[in-house]
Amino acid sequence: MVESRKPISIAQAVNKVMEYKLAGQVEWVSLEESQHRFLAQDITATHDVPHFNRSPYDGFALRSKDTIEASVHGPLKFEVVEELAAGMVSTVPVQQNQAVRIMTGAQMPAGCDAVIMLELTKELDIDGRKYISFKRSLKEGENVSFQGEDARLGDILVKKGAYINPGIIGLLATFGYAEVPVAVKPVIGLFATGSELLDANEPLQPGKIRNSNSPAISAQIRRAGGEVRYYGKLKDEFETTYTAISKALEEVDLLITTGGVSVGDFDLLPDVYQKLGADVLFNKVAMRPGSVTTVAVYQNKFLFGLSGNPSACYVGFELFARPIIRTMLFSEQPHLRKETAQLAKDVLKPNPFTRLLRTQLYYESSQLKVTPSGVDKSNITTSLAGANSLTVLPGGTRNFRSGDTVDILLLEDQQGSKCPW
Ligand SMILES: Nc1nc2c(c(=O)[nH]1)N[C@H]1C(S)=C(S)[C@@H](COP(=O)(O)OP(=O)(O)OC[C@H]3O[C@@H](n4cnc5c(N)ncnc54)[C@H](O)[C@@H]3O)O[C@H]1N2
Ligand code: MOO
Ligand SMILES: [Mg+2]
Repeated sequence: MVESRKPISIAQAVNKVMEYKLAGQVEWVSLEESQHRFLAQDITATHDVPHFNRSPYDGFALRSKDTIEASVHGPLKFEVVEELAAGMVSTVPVQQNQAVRIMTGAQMPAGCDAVIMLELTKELDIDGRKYISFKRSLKEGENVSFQGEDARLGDILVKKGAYINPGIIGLLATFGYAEVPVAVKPVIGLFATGSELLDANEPLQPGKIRNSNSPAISAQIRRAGGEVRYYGKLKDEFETTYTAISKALEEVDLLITTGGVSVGDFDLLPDVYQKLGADVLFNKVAMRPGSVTTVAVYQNKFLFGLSGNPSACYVGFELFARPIIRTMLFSEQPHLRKETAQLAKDVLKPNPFTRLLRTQLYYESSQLKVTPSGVDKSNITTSLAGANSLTVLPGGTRNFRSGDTVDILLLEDQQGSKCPW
C-alpha cells in the first residue's frame, strides 16, 4: 500500500521552514569584491558630503553683496586675485569687488558666498592685471554646493541586507569603506539523484537524460546569494545515497537533493530521512509544480528534497530554499517580491492545488503584463528559460482569462518581500 501524504498549503509550508531559519555571519571583503554581495551592517555616513562648500561650476567666486548694482546697463568690474583648481584651497582673502577664478569642485574661498558662471563674464587684462566684468547680480548662496547637501555625518545610507549594486559601491568608496562588511555566503550542498542521469558533456543513451537540475539549481543558489558545493550525481541505491548524504551534512548548513522524493520504488529520500532520524516538516504541498517537495531538519541542518521534475525543482527552490538563504544574508524581505500584473493570455485549467505558472513579465504602455513562458507541466524544461516570474493561480480556482489581474512573484528582483503568502 502506497503511503498517503497530506498536502499542506504553501503558506503553512513556508512558515514551517522559516521557523528554523539560520543565522547569518559577517566577513569583510575588499570594495571591489563586495559587488553582488549583501551588506552585513547598516552603512552610515562617516562625514558630511561634500565636507566643504564647493563650486558646482567653472566660474568666479565672489561676495554676493558686492554685486547688487550689476545690470545690463551697468556692468561691474572685479579684479581676479587667485585661481583655484579642484583640490586647491584659497590663500588670499577676498576683498570688496574682487573675485577668485574657480573650477568645478574647488572649495569656496573664505568670504565668498556665490559663483558666477564663466559664460556670464568677460575677461579683461588691464596693465597686466586680470579683471572680469559681468552684468547681473548674484544672491547669497547662488551656485554654491553646500557642505552636507548630499549626506550628513551619521545618516543611515543603506540598510543591512541590501544587495550591493554599482551605486552602493560608489557610496561605500565615498565614505572610505575600502573593506566592506558583507554576509558570508551560505554554503549549500547539492546532489542530483537518479540512475538515469548523464552529465552535459555525455552523449545521450537510450532511456537516459542529461542532468539539468544540478546546473540550474546551482545557478539559482548563486542568484539567491549562496555558494554551491556540488557533490555530484547519486545512483538510486540506498546505501550509497544514505552514506553520501550523511557525510555531506557534516559539511554544510543546507543540503539540497533533486529527485527521489515521490512514492516510486526508487524514490529513496523518504527512507534516508527516516534512517537519519530527521524531522520531516512536510512532504506534500498543495502546489503544482512541486507538490512532492519535502523539507526535513536534522541537527539544525536543512535537507531540501526537491522534486526531480525540472520545473517542480526550480519552483520548490525559489519558494522554500531562497528565503532561508536570503535570511542568512540578513534580508528582512527574504521571499520573492510579490506584485500584481494583468494576464495576457487565457489559462483555461482547473487549479485544485495552487498553480505556479512560469511566466514572462513585460511592460505594455504603463501596464505590467504576464504571459506563460511555455507549457505548464512539471517535467518541462523549456518554459523555465523565458520565465522571469511565477504567476500564482490559487487552489480552488479555475479558468483565468486574458485581462484578469493576477499575483506574480518576481524571479530576477533583489528587493524581495516580507512574506507573500
Ligand atoms: N504515483 C505517483 N507518482 C508520482 C506522484 C505521485 O504523487 N504519485 N507525484 C508526481 C509528481 S507531482 C512529481 S513532481 C514527480 C516527482 O518525482 P521525484 O521527485 O521522485 O523525482 P524522480 O522520480 O527522481 O524524477 C522525476 C522526473 O524528473 C527527471 N529528473 C530527475 N532528476 C533530474 C535531473 N537532475 N535533471 C533532469 N531531470 C531529472 C526524472 O528522470 C523523472 O522523469 O513524481 C510524480 N510521480
Ligand atoms: O510535484 Mo509535481 O511537480 O506537482 O508535478
Ligand atoms: Mg520519483
